[in-house]
Amino acid sequence: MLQDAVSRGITGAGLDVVQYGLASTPAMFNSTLTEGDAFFCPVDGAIMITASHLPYNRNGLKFFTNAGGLGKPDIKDILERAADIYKQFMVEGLTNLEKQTSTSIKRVDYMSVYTSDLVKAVRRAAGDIEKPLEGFHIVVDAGNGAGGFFAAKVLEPLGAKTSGSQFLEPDGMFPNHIPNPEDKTAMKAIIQAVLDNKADLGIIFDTDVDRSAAVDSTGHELNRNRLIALMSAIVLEEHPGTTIVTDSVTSDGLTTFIEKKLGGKHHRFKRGYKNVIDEAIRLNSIGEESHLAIETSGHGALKENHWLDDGAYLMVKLLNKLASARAAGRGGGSKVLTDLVDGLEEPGFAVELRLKIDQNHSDLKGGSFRDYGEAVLKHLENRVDSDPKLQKAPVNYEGVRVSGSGGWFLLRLSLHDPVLPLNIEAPSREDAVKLGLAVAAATKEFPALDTSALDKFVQAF
Ligand SMILES: O=P(O)(O)OC[C@H]1O[C@H](O)[C@H](O)[C@@H](O)[C@@H]1O
Repeated sequence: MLQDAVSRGITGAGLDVVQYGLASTPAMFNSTLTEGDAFFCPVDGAIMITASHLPYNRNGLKFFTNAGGLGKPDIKDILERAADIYKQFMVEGLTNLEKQTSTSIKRVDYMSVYTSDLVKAVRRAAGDIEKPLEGFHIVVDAGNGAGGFFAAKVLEPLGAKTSGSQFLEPDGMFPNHIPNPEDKTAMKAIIQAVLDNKADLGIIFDTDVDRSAAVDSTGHELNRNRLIALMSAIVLEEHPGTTIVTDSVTSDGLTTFIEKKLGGKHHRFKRGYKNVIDEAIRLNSIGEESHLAIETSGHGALKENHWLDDGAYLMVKLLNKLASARAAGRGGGSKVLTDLVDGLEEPGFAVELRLKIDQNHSDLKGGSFRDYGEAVLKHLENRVDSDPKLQKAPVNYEGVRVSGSGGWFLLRLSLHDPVLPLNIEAPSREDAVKLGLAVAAATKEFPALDTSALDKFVQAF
């Protein structure tokens, strides 16, 4: 229904529409870059209709041109124009639109074009071997999102066995688990599938395949900081010394790993995949070489892949590693990947608590939740400055990041919601509670902030 409505709107404006049917978000962006008259590429723009990992009633549109995804100012402009059009909308106008629609819509199986490019990339990396993954058993969990294609259209042509792959059929109600590589239930499901099938590797995607994570043959998760460490190791082998841009909630252990073990530079920036990608592009433009922008959420983009935010391409980089190790006679299995993250320090305890701002509370005094959140952060910062046991991070791009008790915390404003997410990592729960208490002391003076999750966390100790 949404696809038809969008198509009707575009053809009504006098433009041609090519419908791809079920597709992934990165494939949509890719179609603005692919060359091929037979499938009308490159297209001038692409629109993905998806709710991502959110419930089906929160569907939205993601817009792409060959310069990447549209940002906030462009989206605002589109919405304002749409509102104006809506004001002047008349039912008679629809009749003309219907006529144009039937003549200017074409259907193309673009996912076959996109997936054959992924297959070619792995073959090339393995030295032009037709089936470089022969003998590997890899299970895919698409969580009933759009990523099911990866088993039959990428892994199988490369020779891998994919039996035991699960939830490949799209179903927007997500009957099995939320397709989200940060979600504990989702990760549990793919770990179980790897162990049950004695597979070499597990791959999990989010709904629209712009995020991903993996699981090694022992059931060890390769997501969040570990996925960043793994991708950094691969990229730094190819580009020694390069800068890795990540989001703000990455661990201190990751910085040590990238800088001391891999010889790269870790640029911890802001949360939000568009923020990290744009920052990497900016660094390159001022002469600081960066080849990877990646978030703990599993969003990742490489310079070699047009800064395209593509979960499937991240997994292709892992497959390249497996295939080339096999071609070089260095055994099979996922050990080659696990070895790459060897030495990454993991925190003994990690937690994320999300503190909600009540937008209707009188303490906001008619102001915005953003202003209120900023006031909480300023107050916390002042308290930290006067506490000798806490040290503010010398370089920090969002919120308040503080070291203490052998760990760290970050309190920041959510990108979209009236929420202050609090991340704490420490050697033990006891140390994490000490950090939590410092935040609790500063936030108790803000009645519009719901600190119950934090109170529960510090009291339960
Ligand atoms: O700021 P938060 O509420 O934690 O949300 C942050 C997240 O928002 C979206 O899901 C973006 O796609 C992610 O790139 C980002 O990390």
